[in-house]
Formats: sequence, structure tokens, C-alpha cells
Amino acid sequence: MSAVPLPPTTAPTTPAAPPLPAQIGKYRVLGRLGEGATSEVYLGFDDFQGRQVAIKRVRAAAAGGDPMDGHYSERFFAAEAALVGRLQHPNVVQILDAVPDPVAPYLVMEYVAGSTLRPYCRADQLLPLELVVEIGFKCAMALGYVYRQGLIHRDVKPANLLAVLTNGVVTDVKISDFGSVLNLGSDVTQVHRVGSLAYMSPEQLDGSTLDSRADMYSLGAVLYHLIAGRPLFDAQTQSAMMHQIYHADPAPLVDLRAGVSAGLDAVIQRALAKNPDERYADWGEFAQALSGLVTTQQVPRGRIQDVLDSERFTLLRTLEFFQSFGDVELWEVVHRARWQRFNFGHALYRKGQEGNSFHIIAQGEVEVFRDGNRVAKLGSGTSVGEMAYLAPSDELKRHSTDVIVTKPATTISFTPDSLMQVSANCRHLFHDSFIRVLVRRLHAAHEAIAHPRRIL
Ligand SMILES: Nc1ncnc2c1ncn2[C@@H]1O[C@H](COP(=O)(O)OP(=O)(O)OP(=O)(O)O)[C@@H](O)[C@H]1O
Repeated sequence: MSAVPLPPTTAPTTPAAPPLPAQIGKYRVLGRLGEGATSEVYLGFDDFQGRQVAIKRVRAAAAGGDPMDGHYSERFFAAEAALVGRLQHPNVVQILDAVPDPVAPYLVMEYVAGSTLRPYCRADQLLPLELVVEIGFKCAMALGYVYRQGLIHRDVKPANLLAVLTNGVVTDVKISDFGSVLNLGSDVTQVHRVGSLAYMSPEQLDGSTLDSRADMYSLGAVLYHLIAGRPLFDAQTQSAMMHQIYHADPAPLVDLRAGVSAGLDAVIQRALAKNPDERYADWGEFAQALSGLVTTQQVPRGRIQDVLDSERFTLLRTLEFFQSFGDVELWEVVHRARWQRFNFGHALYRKGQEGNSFHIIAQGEVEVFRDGNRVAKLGSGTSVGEMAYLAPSDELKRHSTDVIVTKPATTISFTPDSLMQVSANCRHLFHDSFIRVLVRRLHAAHEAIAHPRRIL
């Protein structure tokens, strides 16, 4: 686990790595993923569920080590064990199981194929600015989710943010290591001074009562490090570092890296305000400030991805169709939907074609023609093709109209198979939205019968 009480313990002298265990509980051990101050992390395989998992086994207890270490390990283990099955968010590592083995207790987590964000803090390995902002957005949204569960992480740092790597490129991020978490619902006392000094807010340092703005400061400090390639503050001694955290202004990011705009600098510096009241009021505000940098082009656009996940998320959030979707379900849509761009004149559907997909128009406009007559114009936030998609019989699955793009459109689409990939809750929300759409269409059809010449 990552939390280090102050004063920090000296780095453990790591003996040569012990041989790999063949099995931990019901999990086959496939390899070693890493190690922390208090634990070893293994790649395991769950034969029952048929999936890879990460197993974090407490080392101090296994070695029957120092009672102090053992004491802390137990506390950290208990904190994470209490969260089994509780945190379900695409940007939070899921804790799947906790086994309080008397010799070596272990946690089983979702396996993240990648590395921590630590290597990307090095000046020669910095990530593109737009990716850092994207990581910030996702972490802010995820920590907002964590906070709504009544939790404050208290140890947000690069080593606790796992980067998902796809072909060597960072494509996603997941918050891990809840060993220092403060559970506002059940922890009667706040055990002060857990966390990592370099990313620690002034109020966390002096043991004040914390709220989510302490994590906000830490995330700001992580983003600062990822942008600048150097930590917020750097000092030879712990007391000098503490003095800087209390009193020093961080060097402006615009001076530390080419391409950093005043806007980006200001967004990060606000999260780093010494006084929590001067930071963002809530996580939504911080996330919005970060995504706003992309929409207002205050971060240079590289070519990592044509459209960022955060842009897609923000776009979907504005659409009526998704108004009842929570953040978690909306992220599922961002990741699972097929996103397509269509030019003017493209036929989304032709009369007589069998429908096995539906589209939701994210941007642009389509018109619906029945036998050459325009019968409807559909703009962003509406669905099209859902009638054939939902039809109970093959005969009704054939489209009865032509649907043509009349303003360049971005749509997201699902097939029955791809909709089965999302959670039951997310599917349920789709069905709710379809009911609303269909009731409106029915009403429109009645109007059309009553006023046949009107275009709907
Ligand atoms: N879910 C996971 N999937 C893949 N790798 C993981 C996962 N969790 C942890 N790791 C790897 O194991 C390493 C150690 O994990 P972790 O930081 O949770 O242990 P720790 O004992 O808390 O460490 P520290 O005290 O140094 O923060 C991580 O740096 C990471 O490389």
C-alpha cells in the first residue's frame, strides 16, 4: 500500500525477490506486477471467472515483520477490504475480493494492463499536454464518484494512478490503492497525516479535518508534475518541503514547458490554492475547467486520437437522450458505442433494409423521407432506427423510410450484440429513453394524421 505515515519510513531494504508462488488461494499466479512499501503485487488468473486479476499480498505480515509495519499493513488492508465490490467506475480499479489470510492477507483487484503514471513524470518521457488534461478530466470525474460514495482517497499520486496502455500508448487511467481512504460514513476519527508528502495539501499536512478538496489539491500536484516533468516543490529536507507546501507559490507552468497556455496554468494553479476555499467548489467544476481547455483550444491538439473520450463524454452529457444516465453508464456509452461521422447526403437507412442497429445523433441533422416526402427532421439528441431495432418480428424490422443526412452528422450506434456488452443498468436506461422517444413519435404520428400537411 502506498500511504506513508510521517515521518516517512526509510525505504525498505528489498532482499532478492522471493520465488513466485504457484498459487494464492484459488488464483493461479502468472507473474509479478510490482511491489510497494508494504506489499507484493502479482498477476493472477481466476479460473472460475476466466479472467486475469491483480493480487496484492501484504508483505510485512507474510514476513512476520516489524510490528509497526504489521500494524499499518492491517489498517490499510482493512480499509481496502471494506471496499470489495463497492467501487464500480471505469476509472477506478475494482476491488474484487479480500482474503484475511492470517499469515499473508491479500486483496484481489481488477488487473490493469499498463504501468503507473510515475514514469511519465520524468522530463524525458512526458505525455502530450492534451493527454495530461484528458487524464486529469477522467481522474476528476472518478474522484467525484469516489466522493459521492462518501470516500476521500487521501493518497492521490502518480504511483497510485494506473495508466492503461494499448500498443504502448496511454489510452485510459484508473485510480488505485485505497489503503489510505477516509470513509466519511464510518471512520469516527480521521487518522492524520497519511499520504505522500510531495502531493499533500497544506490542510492534510497539518492534520485539519479533510474534505474532497484535499484530493483535488493532490490531483493538481500530479497534473503539475506530469506537465512540468518536475514536482510542485523540491527540497532537501522534509521540513523545508513542508515549509514550501505551506508558504511557497509553485513556479508558473507556462515557464516550465513549451505549449502550456495561461489558461491551462490557471486551471491547475487553482486546484493548488493553499486555501481550500479558493480551489474548485466540487469535482464537477474542476472536470469542467479541464474539458473546457480542450473545447476552447487552450491545449495544443496532437494526433493521439481524433476525438478525446472527455469530449465525447461532455457531448453526450448535453443530449436529452442521455439525461437520466449516470456518469458510470455514460462512460460505458463513450467506450462501447460505435462513433461515426457522416457527410451530407449519406443514407443512414434505406426503405426496405433490415434494421439491426440504431443511431443517436450526437451532432448534425438527418431527415426522414417516406416515398420521397419529408416526414420528419431529427437533430442532436434524438434516436433514429430504434423502431426497426426494437421490432418484435422480422417483418417489422424492415425500415419503412429513407433516413438521409442533411447536416454533417456525428452519430453513435449500437447493434443488439454491442448493447449486450453494456451493464444491465445501462441497457435499462436505454430502454427508458426509447420509451420517451416512442411516446413522442406516437404523439407526432397522431398529429400528422390530424394535420397531414404539417412537417414534424
Ligand atoms: N490492479 C493492478 N493492475 C496491475 N498492476 C498493479 C495493480 N495494482 C498494483 N499494480 C502494480 O503493483 C505496484 C505496487 O502496487 P501498490 O502501489 O498498490 O502497492 P503499495 O504497497 O501500496 O505500494 P506503495 O506503498 O509504494 O504505493 C504498482 O506500482 C503497480 O505497478
